[in-house]
Amino acid sequence: MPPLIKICGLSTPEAVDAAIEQGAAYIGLVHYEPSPRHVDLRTAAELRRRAGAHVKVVLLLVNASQQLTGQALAAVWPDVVQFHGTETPEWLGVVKRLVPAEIWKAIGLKDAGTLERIEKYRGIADRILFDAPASALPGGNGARFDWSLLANHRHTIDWGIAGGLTPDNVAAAIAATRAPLVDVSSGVESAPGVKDLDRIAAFCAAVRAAQ
Ligand SMILES: O=C(O)c1ccccc1NCC(=O)[C@H](O)[C@H](O)COP(=O)(O)O
Repeated sequence: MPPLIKICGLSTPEAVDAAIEQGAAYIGLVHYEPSPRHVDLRTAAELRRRAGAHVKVVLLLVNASQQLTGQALAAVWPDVVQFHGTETPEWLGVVKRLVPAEIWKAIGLKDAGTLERIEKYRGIADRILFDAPASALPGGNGARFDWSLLANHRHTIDWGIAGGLTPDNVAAAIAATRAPLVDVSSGVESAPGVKDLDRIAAFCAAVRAAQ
């Protein structure tokens, strides 16, 4: 079975529709003001309504305060909350107990030590999203990590990969990691924050064709 697809950083109804038409399982809405993909809560709620039950909606937060987290969850009612900062397992546990959403934790994968450190999220995070280490932004930088780090790793938590994936390299990333989920943002854009509908289609086709 091909990996599940998450298209992240959507900000328009057209991009939401394209992701659904092309078979994405998840769409990501980034609520983080420094990002070129930031959507305010009103827009996020509108996009969430448009997505309906056709696709699962992932709300991305980065070290958000308790107050902002509450406001964002109440406005968007996401299927998944993706924490993309330095949030602790304890904080994820608090949110998990309060909202009927999956909890994902993004981790910048630097070296084998990172793989040991993520164990603290076991039993709390429903999925670990391995991404390139933070640089200009905590995520969405279009940078890859070393896929070979995952080649022989025995995963104890559901997982997926992100970071610098494109229609041209996603098949190689799947072959190298056997990831059950692939996530893309910059690789399906024509400019930062501007999704390219043809590239969304090409990415999804490449995932479906991957061995
Ligand atoms: O996309 C952003 O702008 C962003 C900003 C801050 C935190 C997370 C962000 N994106 C999270 C994602 O899940 C991206 O899809 C992931 O980092 C991969 O991005 P890319 O390398 O651009 O494909």
